[in-house]
Amino acid sequence: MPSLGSARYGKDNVRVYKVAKDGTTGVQTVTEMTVCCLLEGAIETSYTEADNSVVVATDSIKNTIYIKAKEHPVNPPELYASYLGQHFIDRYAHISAAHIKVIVHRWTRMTVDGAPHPHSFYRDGNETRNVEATVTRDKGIDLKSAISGLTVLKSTGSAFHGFVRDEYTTLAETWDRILSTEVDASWTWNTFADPAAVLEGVERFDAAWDQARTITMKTFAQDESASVQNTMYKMSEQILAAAPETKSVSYSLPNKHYFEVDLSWHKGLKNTGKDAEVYAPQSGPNGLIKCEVVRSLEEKVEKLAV
Ligand SMILES: O=c1[nH]c(=O)c2[nH]c(=O)[nH]c2[nH]1
Repeated sequence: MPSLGSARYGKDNVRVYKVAKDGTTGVQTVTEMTVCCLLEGAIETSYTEADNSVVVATDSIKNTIYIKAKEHPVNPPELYASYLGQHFIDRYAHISAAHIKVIVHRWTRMTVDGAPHPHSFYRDGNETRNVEATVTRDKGIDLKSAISGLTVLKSTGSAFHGFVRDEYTTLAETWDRILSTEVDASWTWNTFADPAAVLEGVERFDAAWDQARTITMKTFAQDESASVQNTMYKMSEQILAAAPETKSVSYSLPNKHYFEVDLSWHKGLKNTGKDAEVYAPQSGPNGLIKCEVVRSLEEKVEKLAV
């Protein structure tokens, strides 16, 4: 006999914009986010018996996303996500967990005539700052913070050799290649008891995001990369050291390949090896390299047990 294995529901793709206006200086600051909020709890009968009495309508969830954005700061997103998730646990006795995802889109202040403009912004890239909060009645607040969609490229300073060579291998070893990826980096925090614990020392979240971004770019630029695997491990180690309240750091990096183009058929043009200048960027297939680096052996054991 079938039974409901798991269930969650809510509203996704709720787009929210909030402006902060400084009445004395006239400077305005804007935040734009896309929010997803899914609820879990004693909602089984809504699926199995058409019992809507346990359903907080997804339309009400959408309304709540706006109301909590009005009532609370939306920065940092970790704090807003915590307040939003905690609301559903506090307000509805039958809801046991709220899963919040906040994607923050970039609006960077314009510089006009050499000065920061008080109310004009531009989108400087598709990179987003993401937060996932799982707010649970018994366990508190688990937060994961992330950088997503940060596209980077280095034109040298990357090698890849010594890999398995067998009857399936065609790739040549290289000591100098282009390395490009779209960074997806995330870090998980030690569990917080409640939103008050998230609020206490709230600077930790912006600081960690800043450090993770700086470490990612500095290491990408400066590392004489032996492989994507090794470079991402070096990044992860440094983020764990810089943000002591984090438990683990993960990277997911597509290897965006740039292929040499042999042009020797045209008047003997030299465009390979040390003479390579014109390349063909590939849209796919691409390598995809992932890792999670944990702070302690205990955590690794816990993960293996799950
Ligand atoms: O950094 C790399 N790691 C790999 O695992 C791999 N595989 C491959 O074909 N190219 C690369 N590059």
